[in-house]
Amino acid sequence: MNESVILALTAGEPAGIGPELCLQLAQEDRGVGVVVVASKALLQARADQLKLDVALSDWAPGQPVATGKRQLSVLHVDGCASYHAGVLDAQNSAYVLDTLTVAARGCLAGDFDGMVTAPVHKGIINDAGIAFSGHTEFLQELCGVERVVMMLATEELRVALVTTHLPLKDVSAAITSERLSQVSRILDADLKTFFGIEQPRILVAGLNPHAGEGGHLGREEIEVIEPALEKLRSEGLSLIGPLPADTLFTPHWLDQADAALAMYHDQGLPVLKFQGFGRAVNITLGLPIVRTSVDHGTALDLAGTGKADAGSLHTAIRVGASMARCGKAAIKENQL
Ligand SMILES: NC(=O)c1ccc[n+]([C@@H]2O[C@H](COP(=O)([O-])OP(=O)(O)OC[C@H]3O[C@@H](n4cnc5c(N)ncnc54)[C@H](O)[C@@H]3O)[C@@H](O)[C@H]2O)c1
Ligand SMILES: N[C@H](C(=O)O)[C@H](O)COP(=O)(O)O
Repeated sequence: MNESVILALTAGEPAGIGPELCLQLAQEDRGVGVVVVASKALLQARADQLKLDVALSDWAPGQPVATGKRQLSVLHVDGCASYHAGVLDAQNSAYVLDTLTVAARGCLAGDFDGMVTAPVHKGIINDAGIAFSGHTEFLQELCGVERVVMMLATEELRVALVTTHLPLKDVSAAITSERLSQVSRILDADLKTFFGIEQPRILVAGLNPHAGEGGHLGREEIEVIEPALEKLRSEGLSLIGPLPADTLFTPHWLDQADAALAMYHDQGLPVLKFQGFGRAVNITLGLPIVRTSVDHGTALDLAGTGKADAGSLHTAIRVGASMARCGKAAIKENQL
């Protein structure tokens, strides 16, 4: 499993901490080939601001990747209009999305074994008139797949979501039998392929307080969730629930499970981030490519200070590389 991998690393929002986290990587030896997909001028400007000594070298598919200290391979993307740390500029939005497109297409073409993303700012991209919910939905569309799953993970806990970046008022209608089935199957399959779990045991949260309290506090559990889980169990999936979300995240349940499936973003992610913010990874399951990300946002308050913690980026690279190796191994196995 020591096959070498090359990961594309998008530097994210130019005003945020993404560019300097990429530069921080270059301060140490790396066991994984990382190509930063970004404006070279932006990286140089942030390196100058932080007085970081990094040699940025242009990279093209097929060339070796720099892995030594104070060296960074860069796949340059044009169009970054301004480089001010902490100051958002809507004119940079198209460039930010271009970096994602270049990295994802590079993965699809086989130039990269996976992509890792530094944070983007969803608000400024929308301010530029471009509808954008997040990397997850953007990559789903780019790769042309019907459903993907957002999962955040630490060493101790994995939390996947049935719905992602959706206003709370729209969540109930989005919890359909079809979506639950697609999400559960993707989660089950990718836990097997990328994490080596033979029979994943998945805790499923209810939507309502106390999982609906027998229908007295909401009927989604009785009408949608339970029947969908029953059908999935008959297919062989190991699903426990729907469980009251307030007590699902306790050792009693977690000790006997491989992942928790929450119905919506802020039902699951606050628990995960309380438990491991700064060392967790955000993974998009169900894509034809490997994609991992940091667990934090653009942290405009820290950008340009050099104080941003690179712990989550290290996790995202480590997990991305491991997933890429597992994906390659699975392909080989299926070809035999
Ligand atoms: N992967 C992504 O692209 C991603 C993830 C989360 C949020 N976001 C976006 O980021 C923007 C800002 O979001 P937010 O303010 O809610 O969250 P945030 O994570 O940017 O900031 C929350 C707090 O955590 C701190 N923080 C974040 N990263 C840190 C790091 N590496 N080291 C030390 N401290 C850190 C910040 O200083 C801030 O106090 C939003 O547009 C949001 O949508 C993007
Ligand atoms: N939901 C993510 C989080 O809270 O960390 C974050 O918004 C990033 O999502 P994308 O990977 O879809 O950009």
